[in-house]
Amino acid sequence: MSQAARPGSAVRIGTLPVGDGMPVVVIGGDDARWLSLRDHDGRAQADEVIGEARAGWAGPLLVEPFSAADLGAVAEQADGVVIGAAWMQDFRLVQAVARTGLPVLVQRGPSATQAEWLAIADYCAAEGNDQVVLCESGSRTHLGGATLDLALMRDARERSGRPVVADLGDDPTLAAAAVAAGADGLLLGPAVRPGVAAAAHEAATVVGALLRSESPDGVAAARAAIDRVDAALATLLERRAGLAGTVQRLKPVGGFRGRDMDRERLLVAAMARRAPRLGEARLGPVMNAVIEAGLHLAEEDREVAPGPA
Ligand SMILES: C=C(O[C@@H]1C=C(C(=O)O)C=C[C@H]1O)C(=O)O
Repeated sequence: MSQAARPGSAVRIGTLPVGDGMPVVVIGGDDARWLSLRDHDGRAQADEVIGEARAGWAGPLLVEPFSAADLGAVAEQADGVVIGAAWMQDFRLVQAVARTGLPVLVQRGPSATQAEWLAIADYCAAEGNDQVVLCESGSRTHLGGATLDLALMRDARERSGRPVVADLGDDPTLAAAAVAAGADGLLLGPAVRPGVAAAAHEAATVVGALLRSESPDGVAAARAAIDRVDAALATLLERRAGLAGTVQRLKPVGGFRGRDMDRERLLVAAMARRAPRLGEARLGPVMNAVIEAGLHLAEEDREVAPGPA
């Protein structure tokens, strides 16, 4: 039986809340960093490697140990532990990790079932550590590499009540899909190019703003949520202006001279059905400004590059 985490509780990795409707986090990007001691084949001194990472990053830091021997250094300097896909079935290590009391991120092994994956989380809970984040890391398939299973991730989130993150590795292509499927966070490789982290962050911001309603609990959090909505709005406004410009070029009479007030009233009415609290009376002036900005831009573009008369 899967023991659900207390509903309404986010897991805190250092200062970073994950889950429970909090903003989507990017681990391996701006929000948190992680490193794997497995990359050193057990030859590196855990305290030195973690210390080096700490020297360059004061924010939330997760570490994947090479063995239980590393956990002292991890507990001293890190904010969370990664149980890597390859370690999932090492129950002694899982037990020792849980006993550090640090939040644990459990990657799903490439052939592990959902039940096996959730059992690791319950195993941690049985050791008194309920701070577990589930990480979907993909299955081995005919494609060779690991293929993310976003349906499995979504289902695991629902069944367990625990936060889930999608492991994108070095490829941000599925970031938007993962956020749309309900991911509370995205995990990137420990040392991705800045462009990868930026793309994941962008998807988390824009798709998150479109699909997730937030309930911030203070001015700073509410302003951060507004900033995300504005990022999505700006993206859409820029796209809208481009489309409106296309119509100006295609209509027999474009620009301000060809303005169609009936069409404008209809689109405001349609928007008011999606935004009933704002309603037509408040949306009207907003959309008038948006439409006029688009028409000004189209006229400016025409002056720069006049089309056929
Ligand atoms: C884009 C058009 O041209 C103008 C701009 C509009 C807009 O930005 O939505 C709507 C009606 C027109 O006044 C159009 O006719 O559809």
